[in-house]
Amino acid sequence: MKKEVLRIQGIQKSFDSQAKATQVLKGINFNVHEGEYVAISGPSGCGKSTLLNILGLLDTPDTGEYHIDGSLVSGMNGDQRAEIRSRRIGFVFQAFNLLDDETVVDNVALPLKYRGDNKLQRQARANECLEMVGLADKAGLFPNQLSGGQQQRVSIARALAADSGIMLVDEPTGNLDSKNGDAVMALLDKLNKQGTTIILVTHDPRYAQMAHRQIQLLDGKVLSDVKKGDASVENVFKGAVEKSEEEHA
Ligand SMILES: Nc1ncnc2c1ncn2[C@@H]1O[C@H](COP(=O)(O)OP(=O)(O)OP(=O)(O)O)[C@@H](O)[C@H]1O
Repeated sequence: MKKEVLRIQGIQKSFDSQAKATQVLKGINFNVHEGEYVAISGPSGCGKSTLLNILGLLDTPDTGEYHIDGSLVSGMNGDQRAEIRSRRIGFVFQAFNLLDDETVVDNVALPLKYRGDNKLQRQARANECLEMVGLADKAGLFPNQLSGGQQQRVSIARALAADSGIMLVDEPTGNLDSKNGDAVMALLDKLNKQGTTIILVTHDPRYAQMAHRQIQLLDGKVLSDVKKGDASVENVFKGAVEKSEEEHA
């Protein structure tokens, strides 16, 4: 059995809006092992990005425990969380989040600044990552000189740079046409086969099915958590999703 990299237990999160607290996550539990490829899906507003932000230590839960590599991170202060985030987690966002006035190679090298690597080491590693995503020849260009699909591949190279092993990916194809979307998903698949643990938030059922495990959220809870090939369980959950959709119609 591969080692457990993430574990969340009883995660709850509320936001205040218009003087009223809305509970977005209502007690989420699951764990993820090294090398897994997990897709999180569910209707708009069900809390997918909120959950991903908590998993990526960009946000904190109100209650519940979160362990990374067996260490309880939910009780850590901001500096400790930032240290673990920079060492252990790479992010890919729908809107790429590249710096327009930095070259492609400098964008990819950015996460390495926080590790204390010197400039030469940073550039060498960034070029290596650009090679991995098939964009070695674009290193000296600026992001706005690339297509959307290429920009997303640069952001994947950036997420690979620190060799953190865990990649959190939030709607990576949302701003792309289907051809570029497919290319980005093929790249994620390849990286997972090479050992990267991936947690992907997606609306697209076709892309969710590329993962080996699908977690469905509904109303701030895990509705189903199904591994590929587990047909009997899939059918049970398919029934539950349909029933729940009928109830919400
Ligand atoms: N910082 C915030 N302050 C107030 N409310 C927030 C905040 N972040 C998220 N929310 C609310 O929490 C709910 C869940 O948002 P979240 O972005 O996690 O959903 P989602 O499932 O990712 O949605 P989508 O699929 O549309 O991206 C929404 O109702 C949203 O308005």
